Order: sequence, then structure tokens, then C-alpha cells
Amino acid sequence: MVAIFTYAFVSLLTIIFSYIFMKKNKGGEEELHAHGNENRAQLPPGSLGWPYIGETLQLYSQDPNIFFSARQRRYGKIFKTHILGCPCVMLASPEAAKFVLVTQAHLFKPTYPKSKEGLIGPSALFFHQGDYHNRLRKLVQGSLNLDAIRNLVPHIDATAAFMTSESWGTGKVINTFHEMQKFSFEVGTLAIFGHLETRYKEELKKNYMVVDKGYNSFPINIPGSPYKKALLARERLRHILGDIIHERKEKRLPEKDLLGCLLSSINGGEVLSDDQIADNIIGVLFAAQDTTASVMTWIIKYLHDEPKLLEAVKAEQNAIRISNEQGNQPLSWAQTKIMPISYKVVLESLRMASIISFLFREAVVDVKYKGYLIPKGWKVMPLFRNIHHNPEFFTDPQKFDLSRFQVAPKPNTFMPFGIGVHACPGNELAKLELLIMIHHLVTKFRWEIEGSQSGIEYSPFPVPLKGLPVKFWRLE
Ligand code: HEM
Repeated sequence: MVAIFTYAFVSLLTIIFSYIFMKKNKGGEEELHAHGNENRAQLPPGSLGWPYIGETLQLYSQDPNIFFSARQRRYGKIFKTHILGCPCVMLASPEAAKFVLVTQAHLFKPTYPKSKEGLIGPSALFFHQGDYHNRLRKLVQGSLNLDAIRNLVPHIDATAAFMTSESWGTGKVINTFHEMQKFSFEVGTLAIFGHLETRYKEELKKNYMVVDKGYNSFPINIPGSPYKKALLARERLRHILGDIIHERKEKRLPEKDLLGCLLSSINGGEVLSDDQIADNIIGVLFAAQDTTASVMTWIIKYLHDEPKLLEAVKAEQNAIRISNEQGNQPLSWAQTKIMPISYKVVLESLRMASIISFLFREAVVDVKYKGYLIPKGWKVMPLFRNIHHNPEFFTDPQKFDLSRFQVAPKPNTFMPFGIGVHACPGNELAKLELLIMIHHLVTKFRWEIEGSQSGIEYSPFPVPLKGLPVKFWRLE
């Protein structure tokens, strides 16, 4: 009964949401007719579903991966659909992903619902193309390059040690995803601010969590709704960031963290405004936290499910721990570079979980690709997960198998961090923090997954059901 009500409720919300979205995007349908018969014939195969709602209900009433792979089986690697009020072209081939994200990236712009843009901040780099994006991207990349992150190793190591010592190890059930969110938030703030006073960090964390919750909720701006609460928390975040920015400006210290890079940027005599800086800080926190936390949660599950592999990872990490006087010395940058088994665990987990299953772009002009028309205004979605799970590129794709990374995957078949001008500038930091967390987990704990339920929930990234409840016991 509850399931029927939930389904009916979700369906109703979906219809309302589709309608609102559709009104905003009415260009899509009109575009389709404006092209006339000749071009209409060139649209990719696939179904646009029912009038107005398209295939939105089908997408939301099942696992999205099944929705996409069923259509790929039926129509091939390029197909059209209509979801959330938008006509879309789905692309499940490496060549098509490269076309949209790299070689012809100027024909496609990033696109996000306005409600989400408002929560992060309109000046965050991932909403932009062109000069402003280039400028911001250089700054973000500069603060996350290898030289910058190698200095973070002792701090990430200390954070992982502290977090796993706090409440773990007593056999109490913990929500793995929530714990990993705390960890990735700490690492994110390290990269952004270096050392930040605890009172600021606590305020940021408290309000950021409300924003994060609202981001994943239905965007209805009425008092008490998670979305409204998130908007209010976003305002508070802006104030806190305003104070931090002000303090940093007063100190006039040339820091190399992201805030330092943003503050010292001068372009044609112009500095970035405090709003631009705040939007980009919230943007990076957003890009860094749930992504890394979801992948770490999957790693804990995969290692649990593969006992032999877990033993091999333990042997690799214990050798390092012994050379560090049983963990009394911190991990070094050089040591994080000699973890070949653990590194492949990270890569294979990124492939298996494909937590960013697809990206959204929008065609800025009519585009022809492989004889098909992608009309201006249509959404275009490179389907990473379909590519990562295609047996043409990864044999027996459902199997967790490190040997597939013995050689580099074929070009554009492995894109967990995207490709092209918007590819993830935090990818090295993400892999580094995952390796450091693996080191602490396998050398100090054994763990059991609580309950027998398997399944996936979306928050919005896929994570094991209920955030993977796990009992950890200390090894010593
Ligand atoms: C395992 C963890 C992560 C995954 C899977 C991931 C994945 C991605 C992907 C696929 C994109 C491309 C989006 C697009 O093309 O539209 C992206 C962009 C981005 N990521 Fe990550 N990311 C992760 C962690 C991080 C971390 C730790 C940071 C920062 C500390 C970060 C910062 C960013 C930023 C700022 C962008 C936007 C870049 C731009 O638009 O130019 N990410 N990420």
C-alpha cells in the first residue's frame, strides 16, 4: 500500500515537474516541428513517449540504468527520448562522447535546472563556457594540481586516522555513506581553505548539509520544504564565507589553497567579486563531497564481497604500515604512489559504480552527428555508465576484475572523471583520499555489512541501499 502511495506521489510530482520544465523548454518540441519532414526523418531512433511527459514516468519507475540499457539494446548507441520536459539524445558510444565533450564541445553547453543553479550559485565554474570558465578553471586546477595536493597528504592522513578512531571499531552499526561524507567534506575544506578554524568549519558543515539535502529534493519554494530550507541555508553559507573571505583579505597572506588562488586572481585589472568566490567555493565543495563519498562507500562494499582481493589489499597496505612503524609515522606522498593493487581497486570501483552515470549538455545550434540531427535546444547525454558496462570495451562487465586495468582502457571508454574542458580538476585529489582511506580501513578494521538487502539508492549519486550499514571491529 505504502509503495502504491509512494509511486502515485512520485508520479504526480514527476508530472508537475515535467510540466514546469516543459514550459521552460517549450523550444524543444517546437524545434522538432520547425525542422520539417526532411530533418525530422534524420532524428535518431527512439521514442519521445507521451505528449508532455514523454518517458519520464518510465525513467522514474525503474532503475535508470535499466531504462537506458533497454533502449540502447533496442535502438543502438544513439537514441532519442523525452524526459523531464526535454527532448534528449542519448549517446552510448566513446566516439559520440568525445564529439560532444571534446572535439565539438563549443556546440554544446552545460545545462542544469535553475533550481539547482540557485543553490550552488550562478557564478560557479561548471555552469559556464568560454573566457570566464577558462579563468576559473585555471585557478581551480592550480589549487588542485599534483604539487598542491602532495602537501595535503599528512593532513588527509591525520583526518582519516582521526575519523576512523572516533566512533568506529566497537561493532556499532554505522551508515558508511554518512561517515564518508564527513571525511570528504573535511578533505574538501582542506583543499579550499587549508586550515580553517573549527567554529567556521562546523558552521559551514551544518549549513552545507541542509543545502545538500535540498539539492536532492523537489524544488518547491514554500516554507518548511527541504528546498526552501536549503535556500535559507545557502544564504547563511554566503555570510559565513563572507566573513572568512574578509578575514583572509585582512591578513594579506599569499596562501596557495583555492581561496588564496581565487583572491589573488587579477584579470585585466579586475579581481573576482566576493559572490563569485563564494559561488565557486560552494561549487567545489559540492563537486567534491558526495561524489568521493559514494565511491568510497562502494569500495567498502566491493572489498567486503571479494575476500581474496581484500587479503591482497591488506598485504599491500600492511607492508606500508610496518615500514611506518606500525602507523606511528604518517603516510607519505611517495607511499601513495606504490599501492598498485589498491589503485586498481579504485579504478575498477569507479568503473563498476559509475557514480556519474551520464552528463547533461544542450545543443546550442542544430548539430549533425553520424547522419542524425540533434536539434538546437535538445539535451544531449553522454551515457558513461553504458560505456563502462559495455562488454565490447570491458569483458564480463558485471565482474569486479582488476586485471582489466593491467593495460590502459581504449580511448574514451573509461571516463569516470569526464573528458574535455569540464573534466574533473579534482580527480587526483579524489584518488589520493580514496587510497589514504583504504590504507586506514584495511590495516585497522574488519567489517561486516548489516542486513542482507542489496540494492541501490540515489542521493543523487548511486550508493548501496541505506548508505551501506556496516559494523566495524578494530583488528588489534
Ligand atoms: C570520485 C570522485 C569524483 C568524481 C567521480 C568526479 C567526477 C566529475 C565529472 C564526471 C566531472 C565532469 C562534469 C562535466 O563535464 O559536466 C567533474 C567536474 C568537476 N569536479 Fe569532480 N569528481 C570527483 C571528485 C572531485 C573532487 C574531490 C573535486 C574537488 C576538490 C572535484 C571538483 C570538480 C569540479 C570543480 C568540476 C567542474 C569542472 C568544470 O566545469 O570545469 N571533483 N567531476
